[in-house]
Amino acid sequence: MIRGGTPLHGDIPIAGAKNACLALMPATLLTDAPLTLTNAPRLSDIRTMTTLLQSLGVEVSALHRGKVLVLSSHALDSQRADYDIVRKMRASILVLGPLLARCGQAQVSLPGGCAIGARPVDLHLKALEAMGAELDLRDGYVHAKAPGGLKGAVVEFEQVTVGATENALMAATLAKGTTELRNAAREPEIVDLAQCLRAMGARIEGEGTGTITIEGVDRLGGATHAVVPDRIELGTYMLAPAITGGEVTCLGGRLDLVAAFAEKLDEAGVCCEENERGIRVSCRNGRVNAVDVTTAPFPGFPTDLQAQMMALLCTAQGKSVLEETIFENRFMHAPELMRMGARIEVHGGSATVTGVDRLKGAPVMATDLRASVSLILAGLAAEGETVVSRVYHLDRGYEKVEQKLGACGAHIERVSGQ
Ligand SMILES: CC(=O)N[C@H]1[C@@H](OP(=O)(O)OP(=O)(O)OC[C@H]2O[C@@H](n3ccc(=O)[nH]c3=O)[C@H](O)[C@@H]2O)O[C@H](CO)[C@@H](O)[C@@H]1O
Ligand SMILES: C=C(OP(=O)(O)O)C(=O)O
Repeated sequence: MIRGGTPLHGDIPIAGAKNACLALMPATLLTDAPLTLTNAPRLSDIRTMTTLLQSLGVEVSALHRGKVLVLSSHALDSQRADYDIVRKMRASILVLGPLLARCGQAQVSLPGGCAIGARPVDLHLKALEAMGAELDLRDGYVHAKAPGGLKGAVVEFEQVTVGATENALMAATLAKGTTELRNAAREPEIVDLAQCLRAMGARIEGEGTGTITIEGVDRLGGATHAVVPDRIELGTYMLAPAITGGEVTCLGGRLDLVAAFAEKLDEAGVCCEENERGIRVSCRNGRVNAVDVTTAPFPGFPTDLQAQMMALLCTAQGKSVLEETIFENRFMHAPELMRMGARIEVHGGSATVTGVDRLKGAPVMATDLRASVSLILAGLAAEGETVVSRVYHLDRGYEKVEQKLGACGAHIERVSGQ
């Protein structure tokens, strides 16, 4: 429950990236030595990945109240990722490449579609097939085998895909020979994964560019790695003072992680400056300028910040057009924002937002993770009370959201777990 209208002032600490941590954790499957991840975020998705890895025989210890994870795969006793766990979180498919590379076989449930789009995993499978995997889709599972081990290959992705790049990158570290991933994703989470794998002994070059080259090694060892800051949590909290007015420093934030997004904030009239503590965002009271936004793979504007940006643009001066190019159904927050008085028209992958003076609080429903936080941002700006239901979506990707915003003066409280 949020009572809007208060400008925010203060500091918000930015956690480690959910999407980096969800790829780093399965990397434990590649080695029998311990992998220690520091700066891990405390989120329900991380608990789901923990449960999945434990079901395969991985020992997971959470230290420092969950901020440090020590993973050990010395006694893997299963190569089967069950539907019951995989259906809760699509990133579960990231165990496929590492299991196949280390054990020569794996059975992983297909994740199925989700609210924001169909999200097939065909490109994950094609990449592994190019590396010599034999795949069979049966009973809703991918049955994968590589009896003689995986072999290095040239993999050219038809489309930029973060998850398939991660799966192929992990698998290639233990393949025989050299793998070249072309049209690879360049997201900071890929760079973070490559850096961790390199610390484990992998031979990788080119992460952060469109071509990643991996020379397979016989075995990987353990490592300690700090998870990169969460650029999506960062962008979300940068929007909080933009939408309410005020000044907030996002501690640990870096502009290189959110450059395309920060450029749009600048165009809208929001000031973002990096200093030694993080990113300081300030916004005069009054309406921001309308801006047009098109989502794209990194270094473009992230799809995971589109819903939150839309919340800001609902009260901008003028008309903004948002084009969503990554997922086919990622405007479900629009009708909920309209319940709060926003003027939005959606046509396929394009949404036109005509700014209004003020949003009005209303009961609204979260349909997915980023939609949930966009409704919270809208609630902070709105007049009166907003109640966001189905906040379990929020807990997948944001830790202590009430405390972080509350510490800056927001009136927000959790009234039930649902
Ligand atoms: C856990 C995690 O890191 N999730 C992020 C990851 O998701 P995820 O890795 O699932 O997203 P992808 O980059 O793979 O998806 C991009 C596009 O490619 C399509 N596609 C993907 C794989 C495939 O085999 N076939 C196919 O057609 C998808 O449906 C989508 O339209 O990147 C997305 C794009 O930045 C983010 O929104 C998600 O937050
Ligand atoms: C879409 C997201 O996550 P996932 O890929 O796990 O669904 C997200 O983080 O916004």
